[in-house]
Parts: sequence; C-alpha cells; structure tokens
Amino acid sequence: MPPSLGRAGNGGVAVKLISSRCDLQHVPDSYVLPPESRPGKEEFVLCENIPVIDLERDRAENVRQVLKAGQEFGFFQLTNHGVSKTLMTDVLEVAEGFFELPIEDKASVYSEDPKRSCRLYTSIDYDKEKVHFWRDSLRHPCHPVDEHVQSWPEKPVRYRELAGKYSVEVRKLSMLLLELIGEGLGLEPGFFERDELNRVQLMALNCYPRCPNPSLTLGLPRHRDVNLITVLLQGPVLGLQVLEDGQWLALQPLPGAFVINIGLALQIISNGSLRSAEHRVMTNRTLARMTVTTFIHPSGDCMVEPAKGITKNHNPPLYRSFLYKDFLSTYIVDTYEGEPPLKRYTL
Ligand SMILES: O=C(O)CCC(=O)C(=O)O
Ligand SMILES: [Fe+2]
Repeated sequence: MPPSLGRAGNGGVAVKLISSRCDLQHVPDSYVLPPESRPGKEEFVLCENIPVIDLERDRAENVRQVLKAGQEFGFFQLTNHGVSKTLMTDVLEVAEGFFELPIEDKASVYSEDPKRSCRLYTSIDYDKEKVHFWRDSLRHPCHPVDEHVQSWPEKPVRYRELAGKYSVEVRKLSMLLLELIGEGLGLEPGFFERDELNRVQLMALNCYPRCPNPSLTLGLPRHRDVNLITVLLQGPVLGLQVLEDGQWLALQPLPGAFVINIGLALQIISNGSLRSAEHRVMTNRTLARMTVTTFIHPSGDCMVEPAKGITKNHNPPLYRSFLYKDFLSTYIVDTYEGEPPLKRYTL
C-alpha cells in the first residue's frame, strides 16, 4: 500500500467505492440523477432486433452479417466466436473475486488520477462530477500482455494469469471483427492491421452493485464509446440498454455470447457507414452485475480520418482528420457537457 494510504485513506476509499457500501437502504442524494436523466422506470424492455451472429458460418456470410449489424444498430451479439467458454466464466469469477477483496487490497489499487495506467476507481470522475454513477471499475492496458502484466493487481491469485489469457483471446477476436468489417467496407486487405490503428487495448472490470432504487440512478450515463470496437462480456444480469428510435432497449444476456459495440473512431473511419449507438447501464434492485469490457483504441499519435478507400467514389468525407489523442480530450469534455462529441469534427 502506498504510504499515503493509512487507515484514514482506506476509510475514504471505502466510502467512495460503491461496492463497499452493500448495506445501503436508500440511494444517497449524491447518486440521485436530475429528473430529466433518471431512468424513471425500473422495468427492462428487451431488444428483439439486435442481431445475434453465429461466427461459425462461411466468411462471406460473416462479413455480410457483421457489416449489416454495424450499419443498422452499431451493436450485435456474437456466438461461436472462438473464445473458450471456460475462460469467459473464469474471468467473470475472478472479476467478482477482485471486488470481494478486503478494502485494504482494493485501496492499494485505487486512484483518482486518470493518468495512472492500472487503477480502480468509482463512477466516472468522482471528485469533479455533480452526480455519481453506481459503478466501480478496474481498468488497465493489456496489449502486449508482457509489457503491462506487472502493473495489474496481484490478487486474486489467478488474476494476472486469467486476464492475460483472456486479453490475448479477445484481441484475436477483435482483430478478426475489424478484418471482416474492413472487407465489408471494401477497404484494402490489412487496413486495420496498421499497428498505430489498433495498438492500445484496455480491459475494464465493471461492478454494478445491487441498488435500492434503480429508477433514480444509473450505472453509466448515456454515451457512445470513443474507440474502434468494444467486446463486452456480461454476466447473467440485465443492465445494458441501447437507444433505438427513442426507446431504451435492454440487451438480453446470452450464455457464452459477447456483446460487440462499434465506437466513434470506427464510425469516422467508415465515413458514417457504421454507426456508434448510444447506450447506458441501469442498476438492478436484487442482483449485482459484473461485466468485463475490452476496448481497442488507436495510439494517441494516430491520425484518424474517413478511410480514403471509402471517400474516393462520390462519397465525400463527413469528418475531418485529427490526432486520436486530441479526440480523446474533446470527447471527455463534450460528453461531460452533454455536447455531441463528433460535432467539432463534422464537415
Ligand atoms: O458494463 C456494461 O454493460 C457497459 C459498459 C460500457 O458501456 C462502457 O464501459 O463503455
Ligand atoms: Fe460504453
């Protein structure tokens, strides 16, 4: 534990981490959203339309289905994706184990400094935000594993081993999906293999504890992901909702499936052909929810722009070029202010 975190430090972390406050009978005022952004209703309307794609078909069919789902919904579920089911179960279990660790262990990883590469934090920006969100998250880079594994938590004992195996498998899957998308968009082979375009891979364990009144609060507010592509492993508990024609629709947890989500960077590269959809996370009154997300990002110095292969044929670019690190900064500011994050980049 860092010397600065004595007993008082642990106490502070224990008060902030929502996973350490399981005894709450009411939603604290600091988590109650203003009426216009509250979910209001507690029930989930299941989304029947979002496709479930079985990747064990021929390649042409996979290309067609993945592209169509990315264009129409920006979200889809994936089965027979090649990642071992045992590994998926083990990772969710070890994630649960992490949040069940004694507060001293969690406090040693806790940090409010967004520049720290591996950190446990709570909500989004706890000290600056007006209202908090009902989520704790452990986030760290994971590619290449050897470069980052030493910064990951040492507890639970199997954490490093399982997170390492899992990130390698999910990276393979993410790269396959990008390859299928590139093919569907008519980009040159290997377009997404450019190192700077896919260099950063982040993994996050999200814990959304039981909540005494899910109508007042959210696990995560409405947002679009900033990166290229997100692979989400959700346990059996409902919570993720996608905004479709003004209605919040829940993504049904399917055993062994991943939820795949197109990020803004990929919407831009595809010149708006693929869509990054708004989503949010509701809490649950009776069950805690655990998810593991893996995000593929370009490196900060990568120039992001609509792919030339797409814009050349009577399809003028809808967005200007920018450095990915600049986009990351404005995305955070705009999302915080409730401004559309693509506005400044739209031509
Ligand atoms: O945990 C979830 O269900 C979704 C998380 C998410 O949307 C995110 O981390 O961007
Ligand atoms: Fe998201």
